[in-house]
Amino acid sequence: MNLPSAYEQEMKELLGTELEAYKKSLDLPVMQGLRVNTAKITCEEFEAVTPFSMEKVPWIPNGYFLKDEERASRHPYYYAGLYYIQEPSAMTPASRLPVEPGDYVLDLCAAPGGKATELGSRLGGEGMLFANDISSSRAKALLKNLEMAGIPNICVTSEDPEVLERNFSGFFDKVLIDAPCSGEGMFHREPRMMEYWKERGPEAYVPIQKKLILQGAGMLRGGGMLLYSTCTFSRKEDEEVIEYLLQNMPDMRLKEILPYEGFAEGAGLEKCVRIFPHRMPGEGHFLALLEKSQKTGEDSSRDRQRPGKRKPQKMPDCVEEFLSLLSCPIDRERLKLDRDRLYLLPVREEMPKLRYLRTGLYLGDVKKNRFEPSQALAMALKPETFVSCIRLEPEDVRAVKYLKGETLDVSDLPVTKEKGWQLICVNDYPLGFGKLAGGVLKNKYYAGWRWQ
Ligand SMILES: C[S@@+](CC[C@H](N)C(=O)[O-])C[C@H]1O[C@@H](n2cnc3c(N)ncnc32)[C@H](O)[C@@H]1O
Repeated sequence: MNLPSAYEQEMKELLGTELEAYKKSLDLPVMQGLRVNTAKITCEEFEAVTPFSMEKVPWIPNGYFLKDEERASRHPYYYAGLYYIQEPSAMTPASRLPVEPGDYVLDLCAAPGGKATELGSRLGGEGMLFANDISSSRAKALLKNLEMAGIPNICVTSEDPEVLERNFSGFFDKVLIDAPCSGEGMFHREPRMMEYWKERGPEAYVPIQKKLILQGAGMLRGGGMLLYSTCTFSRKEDEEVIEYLLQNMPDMRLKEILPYEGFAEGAGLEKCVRIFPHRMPGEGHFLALLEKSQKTGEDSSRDRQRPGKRKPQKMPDCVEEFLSLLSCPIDRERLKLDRDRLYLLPVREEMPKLRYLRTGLYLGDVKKNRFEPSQALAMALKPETFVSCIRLEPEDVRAVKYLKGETLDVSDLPVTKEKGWQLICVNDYPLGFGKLAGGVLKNKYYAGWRWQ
């Protein structure tokens, strides 16, 4: 691989005698990966049903090397949100931010959601994942990925972090900043990145990164943790950004990252982690984990601005009727009917006015006194939480036909209710809704997600 000479010089300074090993690693095949969505299936369960050739990624509890990425992205299990296709190194940042159920988590540069989907799964439906990306087109892909993963307690925005900081100072328990960067760690996987690098190298990103890290830290509560990551090697974009934060916010300090034998130390800054492709099987990455100290007397639970409490709304009869088909508990104080769209908000309080793509779980629409459940709701359910399900085997051609939007004859399959709404599943994993009458299933799979 022909590297830009200025870049090669930079790497020589960083790697010294290891430069040749690094250059050789660029000729090796690119690693592909799959990360199991543990909110839907355990790793053991997935290993028992997977039709793909996989091998464990040793530093990621739910990560696997994958031989055939193409096949994995065209399987009903993919549409059921059982996994996310992701390069193994890119799994590392979310795996090293200790998110717990109930946390309020901010992913500041989240699109298309490779890390946000993992952070959201680890919340287990409690707390909130606030996922933002400044690019509205990329934020749309982020929303799709979060909804496909079945994560209910989300807010998705496309905002300048400056606006978020004004609204959420000291608010979040955990913050991830997977910063835009010059992408040097991606040259192996995407050699065209080298052309962009020649036009916009590390210097172009440093001011953005420095701004983002201060903004992210500003939105962290005392005692909260922030993880900063890039997919680049430049010290300017990595350790120097962390040093800048430490100089400007003395209440932030570096924390040890859960180790792995292949990780390299930060360049001249302890506790940071670098991933080099000649040291372990993954593309280049940088990670730093930081904690904000708690002021004396500060409430350890949360130093949050609490937006005003909402009044519970009365729901139309068609909504009540549909909700009676669900056997999972629904916090009625979090239900919000916004004109004809029904949401289950992640919190009871009113959220500040922002450019949202989503506030909470979009449950469905009230249309002419009828309720039409959404695709997002189907993805967030489990078969046992809905009144009637149709289970298809992954090999049943009807699974793909359903995903293509076709009407299906399902008269041979057992159902609890012969008529009305059905949750269509591949094995035990929901794909979407359908409406049954006389053994024929009217397809309600969301047209925008159809199998092409
Ligand atoms: C490295 S990518 C994020 C990848 C993502 N975390 C994932 O795992 O799928 C960086 C993202 O930052 C976004 N971005 C760039 N400048 C930003 C800013 N000032 N505020 C928020 N997001 C920004 C870009 O649109 C891009 O989607």
